[in-house]
Amino acid sequence: MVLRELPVEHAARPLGRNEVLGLLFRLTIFGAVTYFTIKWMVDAIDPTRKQKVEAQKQAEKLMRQIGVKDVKLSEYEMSIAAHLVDPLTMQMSWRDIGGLDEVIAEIQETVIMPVQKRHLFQSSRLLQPPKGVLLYGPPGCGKTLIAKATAKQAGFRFINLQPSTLTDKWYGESQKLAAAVFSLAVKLQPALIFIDEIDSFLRNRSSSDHEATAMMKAQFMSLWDGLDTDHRCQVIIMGATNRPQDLDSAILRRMPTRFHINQPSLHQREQILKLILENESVDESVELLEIAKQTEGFSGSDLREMCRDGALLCVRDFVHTGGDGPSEDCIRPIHASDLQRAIAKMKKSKMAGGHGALLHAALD
Ligand SMILES: Nc1ncnc2c1ncn2[C@@H]1O[C@H](COP(=O)(O)OP(=O)(O)OP(=O)(O)O)[C@@H](O)[C@H]1O
Repeated sequence: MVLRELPVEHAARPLGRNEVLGLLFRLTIFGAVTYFTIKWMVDAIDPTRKQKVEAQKQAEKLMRQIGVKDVKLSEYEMSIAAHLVDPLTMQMSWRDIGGLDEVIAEIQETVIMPVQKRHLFQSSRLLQPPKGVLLYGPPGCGKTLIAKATAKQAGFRFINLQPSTLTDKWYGESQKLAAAVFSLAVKLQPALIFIDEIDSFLRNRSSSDHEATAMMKAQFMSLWDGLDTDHRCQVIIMGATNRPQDLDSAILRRMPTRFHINQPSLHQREQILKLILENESVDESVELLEIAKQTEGFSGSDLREMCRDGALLCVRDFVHTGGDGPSEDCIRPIHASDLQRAIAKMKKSKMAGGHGALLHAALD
């Protein structure tokens, strides 16, 4: 009807050049506005958006710190890169680990030497550094310390992968993230991927596994095998667990180099105590061997917590006796009786927490 009212010459007239350009311009603007509106809406309803932005910022900062330039990372690699630790800022060395000299010597021979003296090992495929290393033993005995010190010593970048990074994500995302772990490590090599509590997501496969979990595990293993085929690739996966018996056997096969980090013995406890109290002011009444004898069943982390408690007693005394000067000199040294009280407290809390569960040394 509208057309009928238009003069015929108007309807049939071809559009002028300017009109076509104008139309194209308007269509482009309309298209762009629609595209960005839809993108904005999709972003706004994505519940992980905030996390992604944070991860990106964190990753960019870390990449700058470790001097990685001109490496383009995908969105998924970015979120893994947020868990990166720079070996230069990681002030960790073998000196910070007490009582594990034997394990350290073995790691130096089997993991670090082939990395540092590549030229000696290059001709032999047998002598390549292991792609998978397993640290197993009860909690709090130094597995994370060992992993960090290994990376530091070997000059490897340290990717600290919490299993929850992969498992908390939406269905489908975890597979992309698993792939990103490996592609990121390859881009940043030499790199050590540390997976604490590796049993929590690579445990024995069971029929009750969610389909997505099962797929992620299978994918993880094939990516891992990919590292093995390229023998120039300098990526090591180091897993830690206190339940080695729960690990998938296919995973265990991929970690042929294993180290047992056990509960410290009497002598080891004495060494750990020496290290922990090295820079503290300690009274002559403190005999480390005696304290070590009284702390049977304590892990390295228990010993540290116990010493902290003992040191706190000194500060508490200082505050209660009216000390208000800023000088630390007024705080009395840690006395044997402080540590005794701290030991009693720790023993009580260990009993209450049901600690001391025996680790089945399945891999010994
Ligand atoms: N052998 C050790 N020498 C010195 N400090 C130790 C030792 N073992 C544990 N610690 C102390 O305990 C803390 C926890 O240790 P770490 O995180 O390495 O234990 P872990 O075996 O990785 O435990 P988890 O399985 O709970 O992660 C360390 O930060 C350190 O302060």
